[in-house]
Amino acid sequence: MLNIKQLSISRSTGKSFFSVCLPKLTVKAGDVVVIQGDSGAGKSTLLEMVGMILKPDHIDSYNLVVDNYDIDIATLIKQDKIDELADIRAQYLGFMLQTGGLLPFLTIRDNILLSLKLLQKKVDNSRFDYLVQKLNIAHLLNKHPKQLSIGERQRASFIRSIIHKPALLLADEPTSALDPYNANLLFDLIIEQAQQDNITAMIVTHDLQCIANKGLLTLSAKLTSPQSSEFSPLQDKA
Ligand SMILES: Nc1ncnc2c1ncn2[C@@H]1O[C@H](COP(=O)(O)OP(=O)(O)OP(=O)(O)O)[C@@H](O)[C@H]1O
Repeated sequence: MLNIKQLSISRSTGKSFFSVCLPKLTVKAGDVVVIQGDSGAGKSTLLEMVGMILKPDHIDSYNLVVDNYDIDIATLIKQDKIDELADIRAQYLGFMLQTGGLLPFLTIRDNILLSLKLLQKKVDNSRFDYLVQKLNIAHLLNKHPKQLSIGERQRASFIRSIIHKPALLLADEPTSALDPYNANLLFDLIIEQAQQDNITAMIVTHDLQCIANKGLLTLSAKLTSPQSSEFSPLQDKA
């Protein structure tokens, strides 16, 4: 379960600035939230703040509840507890960046398994095999990222982001380089894995066709002025 109240930041580039505000968000474990909004409205900024890689200017509360264990992330952010935040990120978060973010010197297999290795957790081989077969990258496991297409890297990057069963998955346009068939497959897998492993997922996407009729929750960024945006309350989707 994810609970956030009054999370905001003002980003500046030279003389201009842009403010992004999330007044309130509650998402249950296992639910998938789709983040939508115009280009530049603050979707990636929100993911970076929730992902604890961008420090907000203001935060009232941010709690992540994992197996009845309530983690008060807002207090850690306010107190600049960098090491504790890094541990929480490594253990409980899965981050799928727009650029893929695979390490060039590791094979695809080692990239996918890196988080488990760092956390000293055992590999669940049947889950690993299931995920790589489902996204059709089994034949690419011994290759390096630069030998793969962008779409293939995107699929590998997704598996890497969920292999350690995070409590919170943050994905920035995970299907941007995929054809409609593979985009649909990936979204269905996100929903399936979220439900199966109680992962709260927040996914930025412009792929409206892909998410139609999947019954996902929507969080929309609305421009409130040329220099600011605010996220509306979470909406149910039929
Ligand atoms: N590193 C940065 N420094 C300063 N301002 C930034 C930075 N990154 C983004 N911004 C500004 O913050 C605002 C929100 O950007 P953000 O990337 O979060 O939007 P977005 O909704 O994800 O856009 P897109 O759909 O185009 O990826 C924009 O006005 C952008 O110019």
